[in-house]
Order: sequence, then C-alpha cells, then structure tokens
Amino acid sequence: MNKQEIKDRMDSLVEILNQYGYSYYVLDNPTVPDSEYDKKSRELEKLEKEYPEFAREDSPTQRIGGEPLDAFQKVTHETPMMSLGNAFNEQDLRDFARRAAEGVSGDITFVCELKIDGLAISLKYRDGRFVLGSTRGDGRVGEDITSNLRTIRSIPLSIKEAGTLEVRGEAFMPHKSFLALNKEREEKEEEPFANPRNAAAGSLRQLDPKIAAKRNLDIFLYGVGEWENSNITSHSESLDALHDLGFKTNKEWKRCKSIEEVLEYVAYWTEHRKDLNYEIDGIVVKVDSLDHQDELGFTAKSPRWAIAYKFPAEEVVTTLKDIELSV
Ligand SMILES: NC(=O)c1cc2c(=O)c3cc(F)ccc3oc2nc1N
Repeated sequence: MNKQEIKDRMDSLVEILNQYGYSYYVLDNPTVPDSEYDKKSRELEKLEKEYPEFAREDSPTQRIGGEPLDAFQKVTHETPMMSLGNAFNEQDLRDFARRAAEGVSGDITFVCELKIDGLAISLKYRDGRFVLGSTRGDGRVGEDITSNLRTIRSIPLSIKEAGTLEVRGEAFMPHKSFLALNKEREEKEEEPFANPRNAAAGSLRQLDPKIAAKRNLDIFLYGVGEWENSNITSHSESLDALHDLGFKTNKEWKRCKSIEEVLEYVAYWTEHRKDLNYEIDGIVVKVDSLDHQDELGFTAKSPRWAIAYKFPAEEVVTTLKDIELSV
C-alpha cells in the first residue's frame, strides 16, 4: 500500500473501532465478538507504531495515555458547576414544585432522573474533539483529569459537532467493578473501598492513567454547560441531543406533567433501586423548559429549577456478630 492508502486504512480502522466501542460501551449492545475488535485493534496499533504521523488522538489505542502526572492542573469552569438543594420527603418535593410553578409563566413540566451516586464531571469538546475533562471541585475551580477520563470507554474521544460543547455528568463505578476491585484489594491486604462513590473518586484521583484504566469506570451525562450551536429549548431535548451525539445518558429519565407523577416516579425507584447495577442515592427533579429555568435562576449555591430528593438512609441491620465485636 502507498502512504495515502495506509493513512486511509488507519482512519477507517479508527472509525470502525470507535463504532464498535460505541455499541459495546454506550449502547451496551456489542455488534461484533471481542476477537474481531481485538484483531482490528492490533492491526491499528501496529500501523500506528510504523506510521506515527498518521496516528489520531481519537484512536481507541490512545485512551490509556502516557506517563503518570506529577499533579493535576486546576481548571476554572466558565459556567460554574453548582450543587443541588436537597429534599428529604414528599412535602419538600411538593414545596419545590409549588415554588417552581409560582415562579414561571405558563404550565410547568418536570423531568425526573435517577441520582447517580458518583462524581460530578465536566467534558469539553472543541470542533468534535474531547479536549478537557475535569472534576466539579468547589463549583468554580476543579481539577484537570482528562487523561483519566479518556480511559472511560463510554466517553467518546470525538463527536460530530463543530464549535465548543461542554457537557456534565456523573462518573461512577458499577457494582460489578466495585465488588471485583474490593475482592482484589482484600487479596492484596489493601483497605477495601467503603462504597462505589469513594472507589470512583479514588480511581479518578490516580495520577497514573494506567490505574484508572483498570477500574472499569463508567459515566452518565445529564446536562449541558456551554453549547455554541445549540437550539434546544428544554432539558428533555438536551438529553435526547446528548444521546444522538454519542454520549451515554441514563435511559430511566421521565417527563412528569405533575407533582403526582413525580411522586409516583420517586416511589417506583425507591423500591426498584436495588435492581440497578449501579448505585443511586436519590432522584433529581428538574424543570424541563429552559426558559422556565432561566426565569427561576439560581441561589448562591444551587439552581431553583432542580432539586435532589435523597432516599432515606438505609437502616443498617446490625448482626449479633457486630454487637459482639463492638463490646
Ligand atoms: N448525580 C446525578 O445523577 C445528577 C446530578 C446533577 C447535578 O449535580 C446538577 C447540578 C446542577 F447545578 C444543575 C443540574 C444538575 O443535574 C444533575 N442531574 C443528575 N442526574
């Protein structure tokens, strides 16, 4: 093959492997056997070694970056990443819904989402390339953990969107990965992680991306920070748009036309949360219309157009063994 044919072959391998990865990690619906993925991945790695000038930064072989960092750089969020106010019971939710309806013109609609118990993350894309990934930090300044986030296979390294797009989501560790990680730590007589959120946070705070890469983290995107070419008018449209751009969104979200529907959604997931293969610590209720969100605005800390209903803390069943140990 001549140089152009080699470059074309490498480009098509990147496209094919990224499409395989999207089906497997974002849609949870593998389209080819692992052997087919591995064969093409090995061919691409070989060509990238022989022709580094044609290697692309969105090649899946480049997900596990180079050397460990000495420290994380600070990142200032152009759009602050606020935190959610809390609701602890039905009355709190009814008060939130009433205040929101009073604060907007016209009929109000809500969107309910599962509250993923992980780490709030921002992903920035410029002209279709993943260029910056960061933690929430204090809401204004977070840490640049791009090299660790590149190892999360459900995060696309390139998208078909010109201009600047910044999306927000929750990085988390699925139950399966959490149990396997703690089993491995116990075998190595290391302290197990107390819960999946701590395990995800601990994994993303590693300076060596090779360690983060082994932790099988995942992410659900749930919002847009900055979107240069956006013409969306509601939160539910933005969830659909994120999905269409190739981001992993949580499929359990639901538009609710009344507080009664919100309360039904909360009751359902209070009971069925244990059927999920990831941890949730509540339900997020958001006003759907972006115009209504603008009318409601923010307090110093939180949006007035969203609230986090927190599940009651699960009573810890203390077994006799624990009591004996504690005496
Ligand atoms: N953990 C979550 O699953 C989750 C978290 C947030 C937020 O923290 C959040 C914070 C804001 F200021 C505004 C909207 C938000 O939406 C959110 N939506 C979610 N689904």
